[in-house]
Amino acid sequence: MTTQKLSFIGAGNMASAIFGGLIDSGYPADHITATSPDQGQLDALKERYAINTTTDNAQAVRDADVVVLAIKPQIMKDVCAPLAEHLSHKPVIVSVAAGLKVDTLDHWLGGGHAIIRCMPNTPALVGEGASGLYANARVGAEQRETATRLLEAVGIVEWVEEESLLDAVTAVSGSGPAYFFLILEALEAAGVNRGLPLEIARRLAIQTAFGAAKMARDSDQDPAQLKRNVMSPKGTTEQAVFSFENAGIKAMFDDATRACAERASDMSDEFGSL
Ligand SMILES: NC(=O)C1=CN([C@@H]2O[C@H](COP(=O)(O)OP(=O)(O)OC[C@H]3O[C@@H](n4cnc5c(N)ncnc54)[C@H](OP(=O)(O)O)[C@@H]3O)[C@@H](O)[C@H]2O)C=CC1
Ligand SMILES: O=C(O)[C@@H]1CCC=N1
Repeated sequence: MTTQKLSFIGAGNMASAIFGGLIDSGYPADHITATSPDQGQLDALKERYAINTTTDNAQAVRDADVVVLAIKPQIMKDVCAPLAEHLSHKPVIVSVAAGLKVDTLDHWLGGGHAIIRCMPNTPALVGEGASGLYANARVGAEQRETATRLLEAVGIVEWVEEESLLDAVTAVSGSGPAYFFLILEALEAAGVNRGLPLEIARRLAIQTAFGAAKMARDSDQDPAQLKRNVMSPKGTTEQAVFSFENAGIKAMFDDATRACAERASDMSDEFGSL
């Protein structure tokens, strides 16, 4: 495992999911720095993870090997511009921001940087993340390997060779945890409507999702076949599955992921002006 110095600019949901997962996987906390304007938030993170913290972004990047930009896309430009003069040692830049393109980030940071765009997801916090990565031409094989190893410490990594595909990654896995939480929310409510106490419905729904995901990940059979294996002819499951299919569930996922990917692309225009 690499022990490079990592600095996270922004210490919110996504940053803490990644550094929390890294620390759980054995990464030395004293090699991790996180920044935020909120001293109270930093104190809590220092207490919980024993990482280095500062409200000074410039200080955090000055001797970092890898700088992870984990702030909202709408403030990225304002946060990047003052960092440019502190990046002459050319750390690898990893941006987790939805929508913002590598060329835009490079321009804001003064130019000439090795930049990796990463679309992670919050299950990184429990070591079960899924990240899509794209690198600009300045990123060398060793730097790719570093990014792969860092993100593999908190889940799976898939590289894409076209930047536009990161919008599709966002639509499937970046935003994806919210779809599955929505399904859990709906299934537990349906369980309550069928007469189960909430806590029992919740535990059954969560364990069923977990078991199904584990089966799908570990099985040689594709999800369609695993679904058919549960659907006994003239049994109970087909009633539910036919009901979902008649309601257009596949078209709903198609529409939802299109809207999500389009929003990622629009964000590049909305927040990515040079
Ligand atoms: N949440 C998710 O599931 C995913 C998010 N992402 C991307 O991750 C990025 C961060 O999102 P998320 O973690 O959800 O957002 P959060 O709001 O949770 O985190 C952003 C953090 O940045 C801090 N911040 C604000 N201004 C500055 C500054 N000038 N310097 C340093 N830190 C600052 C915020 O502090 P304060 O709250 O005090 O303003 C906040 O803690 C976004 O670009 C998003 O697109 C990518 C994949 C998944
Ligand atoms: O909703 C968002 O914009 C971010 C990016 C992917 C997940 N959360």
